[in-house]
Amino acid sequence: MAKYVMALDAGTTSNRCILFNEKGELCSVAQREFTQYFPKPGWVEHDADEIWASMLGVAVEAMNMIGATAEDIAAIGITNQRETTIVWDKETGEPIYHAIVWQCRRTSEYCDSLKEKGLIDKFREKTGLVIDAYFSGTKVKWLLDNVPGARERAQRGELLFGTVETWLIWKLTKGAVHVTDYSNASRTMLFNINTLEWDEEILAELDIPKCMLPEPKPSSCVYGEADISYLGGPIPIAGAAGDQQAALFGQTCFNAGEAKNTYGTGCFLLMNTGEKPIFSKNGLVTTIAWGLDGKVNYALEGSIFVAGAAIQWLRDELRIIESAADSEYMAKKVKDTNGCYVVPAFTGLGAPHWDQYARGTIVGITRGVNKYHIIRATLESLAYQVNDVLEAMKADSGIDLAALKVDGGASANDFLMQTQSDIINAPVNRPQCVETTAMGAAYLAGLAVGYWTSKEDVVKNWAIDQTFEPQISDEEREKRIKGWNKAVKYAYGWAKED
Ligand SMILES: Nc1ncnc2c1ncn2[C@@H]1O[C@H](COP(=O)(O)OP(=O)(O)O)[C@@H](O)[C@H]1O
Ligand SMILES: O=P(O)(O)OC[C@H](O)CO
Repeated sequence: MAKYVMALDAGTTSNRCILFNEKGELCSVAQREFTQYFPKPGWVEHDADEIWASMLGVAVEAMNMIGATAEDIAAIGITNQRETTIVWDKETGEPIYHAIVWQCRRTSEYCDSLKEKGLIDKFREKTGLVIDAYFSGTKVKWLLDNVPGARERAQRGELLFGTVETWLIWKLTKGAVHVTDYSNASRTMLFNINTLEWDEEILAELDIPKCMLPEPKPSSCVYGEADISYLGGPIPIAGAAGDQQAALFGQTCFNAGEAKNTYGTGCFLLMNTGEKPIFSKNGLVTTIAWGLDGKVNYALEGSIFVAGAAIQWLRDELRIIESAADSEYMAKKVKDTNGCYVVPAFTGLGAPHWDQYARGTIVGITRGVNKYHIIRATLESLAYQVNDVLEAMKADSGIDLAALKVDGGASANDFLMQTQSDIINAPVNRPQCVETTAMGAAYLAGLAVGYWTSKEDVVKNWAIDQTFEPQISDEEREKRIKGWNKAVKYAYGWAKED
């Protein structure tokens, strides 16, 4: 029997390959960061060829690290930064432009025009989403409108669109398979989450030819095989899911009412709502969690655009920390933020505010505020943003979470986890394996090929590392949240033309 399942985790800032064994243990990990392009304020791009090359590189590296061969690998599961949009030539495989990243704001004004046409409710009912530059649909339109000749080529059937999992599957199969999974399709703003089909009316509104779209499929099924020239054998590609949905699966939130929060580049709180979509009245989006065993599970999601990225900003732009992990002991050098709040709305504000024109701001600066206060306030901003989303989730679902399951790179930060528990006034549970995104992708792939036999088979692999309990008074919590609410207002609308 094969020893491992391979998870390919295509994140916003790095690609990772992890080989998991049957117990859900990490047997090999390889990771590479890739280039971030910021061609204009608010614009973010990646090089799709670099994403592919670095992913193939980490896959080979992870296998070599433990001497694994293709025969040792039962299946490949792919999970990815969602919404990021790639359009390429069907014959040559050449991308026609850089990948437009989920964080990119270039289509904000076009989104405004859709809202002004009175289409907000229509988009919500069909796609579960709010109209925002975050999602892929308007990015595809931008490419067709702005790359010379692109629309004509797309209409002639010469171009293909995909989010990152689609691109990687297409590359791995040498152009034989052009598919997406329901969870990723539900982030495009082109997919009808009720009928599980591309929505003709929306495609007509955005003037996007259907022939360039991938075939939507369940999240756990064999899509094709990796070409033998890449990993030495025809390994089945058997699972795919957006990274946040994969993390929900990896955290074994299989039942309605179960939720997790992932602290990566952004922060994403998802609650499984079962087999029926719940449409939000409080600024959350409705999304497909996964398609599995002939059924579809839905989730409510609060998407926060900047979380760990704010820590990277402290490191790379302000240069007041040397590594992300340093933020923890530096924040603890001071007892509070000295009245200072950082609102990291660098690419607008997502849930529950949805302000495309908000921008980052620091308020409450006095003569005594030093870099430690700024670092602390930046870490605390992650906890406040999550609290905003959790409040909306409570209002929409009527469920007050008994505890919050967490994961993602920044969940390693104990100061942040303690602050999170203090601010939401509930326990925060961190699992032993915080690579739940990759784990979810591995489970989805492993279930499709019988490496694991059922969801119950994997639940026993989940174990707690640490629980953080609230430690502040109600009075202090209320005072701090009040200050945050005031600070957020200053970030609103900043980039809007006067
Ligand atoms: N100890 C830490 N404290 C705070 N932030 C951290 C820590 N370790 C990593 N991060 C942040 O977490 C992010 C990386 O997490 P990861 O889950 O790998 O993200 P992604 O999948 O979005 O690339 C980075 O933005 C980094 O700044
Ligand atoms: O790269 P991550 O892990 O921050 O995830 C990005 C999200 O998928 C964007 O929707």
